[in-house]
Amino acid sequence: MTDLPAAAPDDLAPAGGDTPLVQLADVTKSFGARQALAGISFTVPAGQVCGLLGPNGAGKTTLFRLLMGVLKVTSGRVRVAGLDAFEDRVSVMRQLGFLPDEPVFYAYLSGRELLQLSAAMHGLDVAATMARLAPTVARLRMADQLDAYAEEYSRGTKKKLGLLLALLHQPRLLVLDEPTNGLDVESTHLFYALIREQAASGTTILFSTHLMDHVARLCSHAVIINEGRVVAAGSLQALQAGHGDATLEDMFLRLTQRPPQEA
Ligand SMILES: Nc1ncnc2c1ncn2[C@@H]1O[C@H](COP(=O)(O)OP(=O)(O)OP(=O)(O)O)[C@@H](O)[C@H]1O
Repeated sequence: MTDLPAAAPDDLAPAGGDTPLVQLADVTKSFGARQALAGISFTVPAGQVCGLLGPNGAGKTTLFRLLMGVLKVTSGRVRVAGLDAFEDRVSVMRQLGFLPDEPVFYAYLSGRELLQLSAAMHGLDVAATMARLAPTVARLRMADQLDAYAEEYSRGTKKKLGLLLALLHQPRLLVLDEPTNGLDVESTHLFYALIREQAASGTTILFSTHLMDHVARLCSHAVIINEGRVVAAGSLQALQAGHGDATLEDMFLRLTQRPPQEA
């Protein structure tokens, strides 16, 4: 690694036991003339539950798509477990489980068939994987829906199947885009219980949400982005102590406020 940005020399440590699972160093991403990310640097060390917060259009989904290797950076570096998120995306996928905001599935496959297909694609024993997932399927109240076409599921049930697909290969890193968007209250609690259990078993979690109270309940750390830039990052305790706002929500609103738009 010879082309480290001077501003973030420690952000891309060499791969090894202490390598942060997520490393972004001076990342920019443009779509034509539109710059979605304007020099993002932060890391997520192993074991963290990190909330990625930002107003609409801040760049959260773009950042997740870079982590998934779906997009390539315009400049800078994105690494997952020490691997280049774009160049090494096949290896990255083995270590990362992703729940998109709006999961989309192959038409004419049932939830069960999608789980079996995904298990096979990960090179797992399909029957053993389905048996391992069965208690989670039951907790999510999906046992009686597993043989219906996934495309016909309700939005919340699609999200549950998306979570099962993200967890299926027991990844070291879970990336969740608005995980509880569209879920009812009971399912939201269940999702958070599952996320906490994953974190307790050592899985690193990076998730986006617009719900500040959920961040306070679930996260150890947070990164706030606005207009493609990091405006605050750190442990929740340090963020609140350092910025002097009464609540995380107050801090978020202050750091991301925009001038009123003319009518
Ligand atoms: N494929 C694309 N082509 C052009 N512009 C894009 C593309 N994807 C994202 N953008 C732009 O990049 C910016 C960041 O979008 P992004 O979807 O990453 O924001 P977000 O933080 O996920 O927003 P939200 O909270 O509304 O989901 C926006 O201005 C968006 O219009």
